[in-house]
Amino acid sequence: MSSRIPTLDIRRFDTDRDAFVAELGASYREWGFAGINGHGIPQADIDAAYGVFKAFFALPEDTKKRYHVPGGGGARGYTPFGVETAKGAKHFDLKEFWHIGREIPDDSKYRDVMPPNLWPDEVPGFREHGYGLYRTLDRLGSKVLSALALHIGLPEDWFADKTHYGNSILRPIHYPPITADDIPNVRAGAHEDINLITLLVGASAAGLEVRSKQGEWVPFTSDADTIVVNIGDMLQRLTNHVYPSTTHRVTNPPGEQARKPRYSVPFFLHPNPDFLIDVLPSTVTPDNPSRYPEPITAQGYLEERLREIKLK
Ligand SMILES: O=C(O)CCC(=O)C(=O)O
Ligand SMILES: [Fe+2]
Repeated sequence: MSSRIPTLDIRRFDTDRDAFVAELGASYREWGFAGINGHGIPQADIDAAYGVFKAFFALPEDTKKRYHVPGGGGARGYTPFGVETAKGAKHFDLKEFWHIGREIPDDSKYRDVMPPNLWPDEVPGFREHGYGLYRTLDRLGSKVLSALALHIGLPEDWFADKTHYGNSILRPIHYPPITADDIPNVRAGAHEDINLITLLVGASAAGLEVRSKQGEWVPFTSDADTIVVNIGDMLQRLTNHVYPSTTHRVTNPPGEQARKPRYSVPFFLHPNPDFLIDVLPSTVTPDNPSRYPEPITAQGYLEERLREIKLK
């Protein structure tokens, strides 16, 4: 496999399915990452969402902090600079972010673990554009999951009823300009994502690096029309590591470049909170015996992991 992470046109899922599924599957087995283009999301929609996110982060710190929910694990609203710390890292990440969750009815059985969204009054259009992007990426993610299911011998719609109330999160991130020299912190320390898959809008701004199987850091700066989609720990566990959740980080740019902010918007696609993550029998072989004899619910797994990254 070359040292370049593949980018594939998702329209081929409809026109050239077998080859597309094979190529996408190969990219994930090797990298845990792929670029997806041909997704049909209008650039104007992405720009509009970025516009409201940037407007929010530009507000005074005191105003932003009104949307921080103490003890809420960062699940909704604003998480200030200096809180999230990659698992096992000494220094906090250089970022602030906002979390948008799924809109569900108050009488839903998931309400206790999927609280209502907060919306900033100061930014007109935040809800419309923010939740619009949430829904768009949820749909695109379902398509990627269909291809991933087919590649390991599951029906195309296997994930549908396991993710239709998924506790998924859209996370607009602001990495402010770095003004101090010689700081030990990085924009985002080396980590793996917790969820099933992540769809990342904005990896066209340099900084994202992916650790190859050989242990090298490979920059993945995508084209503007490309959404980076990677495997998270829940899918790695479900598939007994057939789909690896690959370590990645966001580095501090060199020299003057560090004085520029960076924005990105990952969508963390989660299963329904009560989905039981139990290793798929088709992914267990003599060479790859089950690594997780005990199943765990998605919610149980999430809570364990949030404590590790200091959000809980
Ligand atoms: O900002 C990026 O490009 C990546 C962010 C990321 O990996 C994360 O928030 O999990
Ligand atoms: Fe990540």
